[in-house]
Amino acid sequence: MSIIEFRNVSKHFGSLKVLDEVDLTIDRGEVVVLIGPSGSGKSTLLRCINGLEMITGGDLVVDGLSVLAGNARLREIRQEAGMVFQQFNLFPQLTAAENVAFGPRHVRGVNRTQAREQALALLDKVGLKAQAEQYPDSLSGGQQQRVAIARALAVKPKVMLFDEPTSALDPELKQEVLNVMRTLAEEGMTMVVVTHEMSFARQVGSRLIFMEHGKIAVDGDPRDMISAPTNPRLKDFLRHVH
Ligand SMILES: Nc1ncnc2c1ncn2[C@@H]1O[C@H](COP(=O)(O)OP(=O)(O)OP(=O)(O)O)[C@@H](O)[C@H]1O
Repeated sequence: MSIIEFRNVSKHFGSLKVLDEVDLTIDRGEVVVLIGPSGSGKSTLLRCINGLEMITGGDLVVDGLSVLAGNARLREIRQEAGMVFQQFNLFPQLTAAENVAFGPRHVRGVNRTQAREQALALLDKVGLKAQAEQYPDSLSGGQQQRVAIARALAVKPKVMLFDEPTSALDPELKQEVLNVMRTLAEEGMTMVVVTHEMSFARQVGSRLIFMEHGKIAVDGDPRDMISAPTNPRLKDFLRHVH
């Protein structure tokens, strides 16, 4: 059953067309990896899903709700889709546990004790139980990103969106974040991931999408697309990311 549907979606920034009549249906439990050259519209596509950017044409439906400007239920839609950014974006003045408890307390109205208990359980899940009382600046980048994943999970989203989650990390720290993402995928979370990590795409992705100039150029099985790309521009792109 589908959870995300782009129907003829366009997105303009002024006269610049960044998404060009995109049709895309994502089913529950899929792990969709988005790749493509810089400026092809990957981040924008992702950001439209939770209403961080508003589409300018067509229709976008997430879990039955239209993501349109002026929709009174936009807040609800934003909670359906948790987002993890390249630059972690944790609250620096809050501990790891407080960062994770923030959404449930202030968005979902969960009480303090319950929000804290849940936060500790999520930190445990991402391997950071011992760091619960630490502030972001005392954590490594990989640890901060795992806190950011726990924070996004805390509001119980139906979809997780990742925008180059490991691009800001040193190689040795990337893997710990990718492992957490792999576990989430194995648990059945629907995920849309912009990444250059081709081994993640091959091993964890259920679907790979290659974007070009705001359009979906290739959409298929990651293993086939990576091992035997037929589209010449995809082939060229893969040569550069490998
Ligand atoms: N808020 C904005 N205002 C104006 N132009 C924007 C805005 N956000 C993105 N763009 C432009 O839209 C195009 C697509 O950007 P987007 O970030 O979606 O691409 P991308 O494929 O994710 O690229 P990258 O791999 O470099 O992150 C780019 O030309 C970018 O400059």
